[in-house]
Amino acid sequence: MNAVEVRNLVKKYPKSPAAAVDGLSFQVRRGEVFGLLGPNGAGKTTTIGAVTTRLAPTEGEVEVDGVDVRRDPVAARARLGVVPQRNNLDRSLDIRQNLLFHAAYHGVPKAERVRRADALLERLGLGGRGGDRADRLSGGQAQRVMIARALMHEPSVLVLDEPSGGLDPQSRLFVHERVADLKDEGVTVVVTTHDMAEAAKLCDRVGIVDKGKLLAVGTPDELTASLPGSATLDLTVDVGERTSDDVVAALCDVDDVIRLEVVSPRPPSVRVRLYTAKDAAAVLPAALAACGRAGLAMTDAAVGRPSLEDVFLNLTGRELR
Ligand SMILES: Nc1ncnc2c1ncn2[C@@H]1O[C@H](COP(=O)(O)OP(=O)(O)OP(=O)(O)O)[C@@H](O)[C@H]1O
Repeated sequence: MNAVEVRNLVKKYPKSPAAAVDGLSFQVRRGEVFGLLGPNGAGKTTTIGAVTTRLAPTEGEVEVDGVDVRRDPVAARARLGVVPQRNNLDRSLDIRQNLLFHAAYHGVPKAERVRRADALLERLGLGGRGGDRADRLSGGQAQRVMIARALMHEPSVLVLDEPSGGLDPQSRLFVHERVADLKDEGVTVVVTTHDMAEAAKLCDRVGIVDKGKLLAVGTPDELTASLPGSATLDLTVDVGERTSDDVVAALCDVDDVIRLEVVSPRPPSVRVRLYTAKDAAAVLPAALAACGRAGLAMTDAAVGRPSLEDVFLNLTGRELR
């Protein structure tokens, strides 16, 4: 049995012509970290809302641990820990009370609630902070309290919506490490993100979402391997009064270039990415010569490997950010 099963999910908001989620299906396997990756407005939060019972889908089914979330939302919520995008801690309570109230709601016995709260506060770097008021926390601290709160009833599936949005690098790393720990303990984790580096680092498998549809799903390696070309060469070309079309015309016939994408078309500095069948650095001299023949000045070159960003660009023709 999968940890999460989403089938043909559709969500239409009242007064919105387009569906926010438009026939999405995916499975999250038990014990994996699964990421929904997509730009702002792709439908990730809406999908998470349907999985966590916050939103009623227009069509489709969601199961968590085999429990149909619409038929039995209480049983589904018992299996789910949810860390929302925005701080929804009870600001009239202190940190520890936020944790204890959540556990009481889920029927955790009193002595056990206290034990778990102490352990989780410690684990999330909040030992000794339990008495602090919840309305005086930084974004990173609030995020950690919400993770602790979500774990108080020991859910089998933890759902994090944009877990590191707006966090500084150190807080982000801390969240990533805790997610990795939870996975090691067998907790299934579902995250949404628009950060492809975060998705590649955190997730065993990634579903790429755009305009309410799932475009591709697989491990980060599978997704990048699906692209034609195994290496990339990013070139910045100064085009002056000319356009990106001139750069494309100059470079499209260079030997061993499988594909060419314009990453940034805005003159005077145009950025293009060449996907090459062999060592990308070996293609650089020919690319340099081709630019020279066309009277275009290359100002920067970087060799890389295709990333999830490239997968998104290939699927949608747009950059993720
Ligand atoms: N309550 C609502 N009423 C009407 N439209 C909504 C509502 N919530 C979201 N939408 C719309 O649904 C679409 C999907 O939004 P959603 O928040 O699910 O995307 P997202 O991928 O999570 O983006 P973000 O990363 O910005 O949160 C967007 O076009 C958004 O404007």
